[in-house]
Amino acid sequence: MTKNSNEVVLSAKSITKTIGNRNIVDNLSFDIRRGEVVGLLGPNGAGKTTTIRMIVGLIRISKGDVTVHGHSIRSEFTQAISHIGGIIENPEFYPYMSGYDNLRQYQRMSEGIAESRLHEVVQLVGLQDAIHKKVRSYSLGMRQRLGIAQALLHNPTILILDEPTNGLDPAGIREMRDYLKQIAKEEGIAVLVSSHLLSEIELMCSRVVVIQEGRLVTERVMGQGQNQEGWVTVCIRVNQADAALEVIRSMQEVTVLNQPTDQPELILRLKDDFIPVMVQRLVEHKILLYRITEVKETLEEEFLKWTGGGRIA
Ligand SMILES: Nc1ncnc2c1ncn2[C@@H]1O[C@H](COP(=O)(O)OP(=O)(O)OP(=O)(O)O)[C@@H](O)[C@H]1O
Repeated sequence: MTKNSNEVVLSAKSITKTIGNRNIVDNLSFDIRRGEVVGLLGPNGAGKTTTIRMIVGLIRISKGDVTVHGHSIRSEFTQAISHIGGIIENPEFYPYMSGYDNLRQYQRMSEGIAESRLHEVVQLVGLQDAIHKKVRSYSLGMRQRLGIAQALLHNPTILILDEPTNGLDPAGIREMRDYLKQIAKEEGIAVLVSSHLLSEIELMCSRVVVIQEGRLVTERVMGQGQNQEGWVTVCIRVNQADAALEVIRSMQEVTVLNQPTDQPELILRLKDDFIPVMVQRLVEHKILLYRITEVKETLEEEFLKWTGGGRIA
């Protein structure tokens, strides 16, 4: 298993959370691959925290499943969770102890973490200059880094952070963006970050999964990939959206950007020279392709549309 392979490490498969008679998260599916920073974006109350709490097993999934390296969070919890490092609520630290002693304390209470790993995680989050100072002197950004260092101690392949930019100033957000990208690239870790502000995470993430009212509204590849020459976003209309989705999800060259609802249309991101191959595979699976059109909207425009012309936040 190489650190930079395109391997899917976490897969949310049609997850639903029902409370009372309301689906707070509704049939939500997405994958996370090694080395990518994925944003889970949606307005307040969209269901981001509920989704993350289901992924890490803090609340029960009503329907569907989450697999982590192929292990079900529902039926193989211990194996699945061993690959995840998460900060869901603010981590608590002993303020009168140094950052290092806090990590050491955590390491001693956990099984199987070598002391050398402490130095590695401190480097990874860039906290080496302050690690021997007392935590009570830390800024919010530094505490956040220490929390991430702690979450990385057991060598997870997936890091999950719920609204990590909350309360950080622009410089703090920039710093976080830099070290999360570095962790993803150098360690091959997959990172999932939730936020209600596109502006705070658009430069941090290679892909953004947008939810509203618990449902997936779009999935977007961000940054350079978005405007790169030879890449296109297309909308295809087919006779059976579910069957087409299954065929397309098996092709690593294509990213599905939406979840079809009543319209059998899929929005896809791929290299234009891969279009004939994709069409061929759909035909082989007896899926009829009625129309293929290029989509030129920006993510911002799409958000405005999805949020009814209002702001996402
Ligand atoms: N235990 C619960 N009982 C009833 N309703 C709940 C419960 N937990 C969450 N909700 C509701 O589900 C919806 C989604 O909540 P959630 O906290 O997941 O959203 P969010 O996208 O994380 O929002 P925010 O950005 O405000 O944190 C909200 O309307 C919330 O009020």
